Order: sequence, then C-alpha cells, then structure tokens
Amino acid sequence: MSITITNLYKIFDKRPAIDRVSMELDPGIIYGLFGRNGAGKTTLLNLIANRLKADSGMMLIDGQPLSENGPGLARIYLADSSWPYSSWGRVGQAFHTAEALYGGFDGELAEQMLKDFGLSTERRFSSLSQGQRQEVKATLALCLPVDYVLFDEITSGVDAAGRELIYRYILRTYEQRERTYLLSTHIMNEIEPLLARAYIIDHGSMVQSFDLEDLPHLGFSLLGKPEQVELFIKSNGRRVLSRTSLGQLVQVGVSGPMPEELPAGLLAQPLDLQSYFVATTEGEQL
Ligand SMILES: Nc1ncnc2c1ncn2[C@@H]1O[C@H](COP(=O)(O)OP(=O)(O)OP(=O)(O)O)[C@@H](O)[C@H]1O
Repeated sequence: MSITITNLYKIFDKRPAIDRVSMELDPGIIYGLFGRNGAGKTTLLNLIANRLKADSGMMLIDGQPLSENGPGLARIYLADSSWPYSSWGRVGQAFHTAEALYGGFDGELAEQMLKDFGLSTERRFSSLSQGQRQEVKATLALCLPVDYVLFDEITSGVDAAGRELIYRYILRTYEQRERTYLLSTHIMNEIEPLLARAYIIDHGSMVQSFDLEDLPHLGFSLLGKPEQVELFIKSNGRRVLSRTSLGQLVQVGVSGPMPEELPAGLLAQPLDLQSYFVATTEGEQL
C-alpha cells in the first residue's frame, strides 16, 4: 500500500507551482511536508487529493493510476482551509455526511475529541471560531477510516492546548492503526517528535527528503570567532548552510555530522528540524 508520485508538474500562470516532484508515501509512516510560503505545499496536497489536475507526471496508488480512481481516492482525505460540508449545518451533520461518503466514521472518538476541545456535535460550523473550525476539521479527518490523512496547516489559528490535543490524537489514531499521515505546517518544532520522515519543497521542487533519525548527520550549528570557524570549515571540507553574526562571534550552520572533538573556542550544537530547515532554505554562503 503506497502512493508513488513521479515527475509531477503543475503550472499556474505560466510558472510551475510543482516542478517535476517525485516522492513516495509508504504505509504506516508519518511524514512532514515543509516549505517556505509559496513553495508549493498546498498545490502538492491538492494534487494528491485530486482537487487539482496535474499538467503532467504520474501518481499511482498501489500501482494503479490515482486520478479518476474512485476507490483509490476514497482512501485519501485532505483536511485544509476548505470545509466541503454545509457551513450552516451542525458539526454532527457533517460527521454523518462524512460517514455516508467514507463509511466507518469513529463516532466515539469524535465525541471524545470534541469534548476535549470543549465543543459538541450540536454546534453549527458557522458559529465556531477559526481555531475551533480547525479542531473540528482535524477531528473529522482523524475519525475517518482512510489510509492516507493529509493535513494542510490544520493547526493554523489553534491555541497551544488545542494543538497539543491534535498532536496527541494523531499519535493515538496512529497507534490504533498505522496508516500514512502527510502533515504540512510551519510550526515545525511542535510536529518534529511525531515524524519519521520529512520532505522539503522549495520553489515547487522537492529539494530534500530524509529520515528524522538522520537529522544529526545532516548538519549542526557551530559558534566561534569567524577566522576559527572558517578554518574548521575549510580544513574539514564542510558546506556552510547559514551564517549569523553575533557581535564578535559567528554562528554557522554546517553540513555533515557533528565532530566528537573540536578545537578550543569552538562550540557545536545539534540542529533541530526547524533550524536545519531555516539553514537550508534561507542559507547564505560565508
Ligand atoms: N490558483 C492559483 N492561481 C495562480 N497561482 C497559484 C494558485 N495557487 C497557487 N499558486 C501559486 O503557486 C505557488 C505555490 O503555492 P502554494 O499555495 O502551493 O504554496 P504553499 O507552499 O502552500 O504556501 P503557504 O505556505 O504560503 O501556504 C505560489 O507561487 C502561488 O502563488
């Protein structure tokens, strides 16, 4: 059970929003999808969920073409800024519609989640705040029996306690059934502990994909006097990912694994996902 994407291409106004992207979504993996504003994340998620049509490229689900494949598409659910149900209807009515469309809606879990969010099925969607709407969308998505759950900025506008609940329920539903999650968010540090693998998209191209457990081997942060830092980088053949001046010192994101020993005066620290992302997508050379 996997989704295989090959050379996916989508143009808006003569500019590629998705530029020959290839990626694999394997079963039972929680993926993060990251990129700067306008990088192409929403477009990519909409292509996978068949809400947009690609100009070229191939998407297969279990070896079968994905577009116009009703049973295949019914296994994918994208929760994003849209609400495909009645805005005037009650939350419970949306759940019934989703049950009719996808089957197997976990009503018990939905009740529990709504209770934790301080909401109920009786609330009209239109009466909810922006954050509450996102909480309802996350609830609906996590309670469906689909094999692929795609989240596009689902925690946008949700308060810290609500975001914690969403992360907790992603993990809980994952423990109950190891399906595939593709989570796109700008709040990288919060989502990092959930992820097994990250995809980074930049200007429509998939520029990096790595397992989170490999992050410590990809880069680290080095602090010291500029000449000492430069000497280390040159003599070790490292690449500079980013550079920040801190008065007389410089903090440099450096490629490759963190050395076990460093010359006196240099301080190395691991990069977390967000720091690595910023270093590799905003980097300037020394
Ligand atoms: N309907 C559209 N018409 C024209 N251009 C579009 C359309 N949708 C997206 N784009 C363009 O495609 C590119 C990718 O947009 P997309 O919304 O996928 O980015 P994103 O990574 O989701 O950004 P953000 O993090 O800001 O939500 C951008 O340059 C955007 O301006």
